[in-house]
Amino acid sequence: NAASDATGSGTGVLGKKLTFNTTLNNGAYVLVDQSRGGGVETYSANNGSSLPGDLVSDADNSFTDKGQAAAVSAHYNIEKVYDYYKNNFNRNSYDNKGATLKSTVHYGNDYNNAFWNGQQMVYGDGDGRTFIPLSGSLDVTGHELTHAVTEYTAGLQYRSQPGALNESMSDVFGNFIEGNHDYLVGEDVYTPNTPGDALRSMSDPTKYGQPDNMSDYVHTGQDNGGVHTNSGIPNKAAYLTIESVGWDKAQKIYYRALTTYLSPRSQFSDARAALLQATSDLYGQGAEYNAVASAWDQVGVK
Ligand SMILES: Cc1cc(C(=O)NCC(F)(F)F)no1
Ligand SMILES: [Ca+2]
Ligand SMILES: [Zn+2]
Repeated sequence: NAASDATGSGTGVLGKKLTFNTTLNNGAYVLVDQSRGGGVETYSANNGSSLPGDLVSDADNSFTDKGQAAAVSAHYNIEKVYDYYKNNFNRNSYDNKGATLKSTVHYGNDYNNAFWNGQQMVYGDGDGRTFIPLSGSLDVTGHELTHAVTEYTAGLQYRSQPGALNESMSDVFGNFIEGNHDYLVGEDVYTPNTPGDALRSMSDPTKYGQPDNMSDYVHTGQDNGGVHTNSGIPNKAAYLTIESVGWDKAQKIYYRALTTYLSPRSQFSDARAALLQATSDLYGQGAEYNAVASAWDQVGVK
C-alpha cells in the first residue's frame, strides 16, 4: 500500500480534535487514507442523494470547518473499524481482499439514518433532534461496515429471522468495535437533548421497544419483517454471552460463527447452533459452551 502523503487533522461531530491519513492530490488534501487495505475514502453528497458525491478536500489539511465534521468523523471512525477487523481477525476490509472503504456523509436532508447500500456506507446528518450526524458514532460506523462483512461471509438475507440476525451481528460488532461495554447503539449521536438514551440497548432491548425473548417475536410486514425490532432477541443473547465468557472469547466466538457457520437463510435456532459449534471449536464443551447454551435458553431459542 502506498503510504498516505499526509496526516490531516480536524474537528469531529462531537467536537473532538482528530488526526487521520490524507492524500495530497492536485494541490489539495483529500480524505483518502492509502495506508489501509485498498484505501479509506470519504465523500460528501452535499445534501443531495447521488453517490458517492465529491471527495472531501481541504487546502491546508486542517479540516476544522463545521461542514467538515461529519466527514472527519466518518474518515477517522472507519480507519478504526478497518483496524479492528485487521488487528483482531487479520481481516483485510469487508471482503478480506482489501476492498476500498467508501463513505458518503451529508446524505439527503435532515436524514435520520445511516446504511450500507451494497457498495458503500452512507450517513445522514440527522435533523438535530432525533440524531446529529450519524458518522459521529463509532458503534454506528462499526454497525454499517459489519453489514458489508456479513454480506461477504454469512450472507444473511435482510428479512425476518435471518435479517434480525444480520442486524444483531452489526450491533454486536459495533459494540465490540466501540469497546466501551455500554451495550448501547447510537448513544453518541441520538437525541442530543436527552442524555443517557440510545437507539437500542443490547442489555435491555425492551427499554427501546424490542423483544428480548422468542415468545415476544414480532410478526410484521414492516421493516423487512421487523429486522430492527426482532434483533433484540439475538442481541440479548449476545449480551448474556459476553457477560458470561468475557469480551475477548465472545469476540472470537461471534466472528467464527459469522464467518464459518452462518448462511443466508439461518434462523435464530441456527445461530444458537452456529455459536455453540464455534465455541466448541475454540474452547471445547465446558463453561463457555454452557454459557452460550444458557444465553439462548434465556431468550427462548432452542
Ligand atoms: C428503525 C430503524 C433503525 C435503523 C438503524 O438501526 N439504522 C442504522 C443506524 F446505524 F443508523 F442505527 N434503521 O431503521
Ligand atoms: Ca455504544
Ligand atoms: Zn443495520
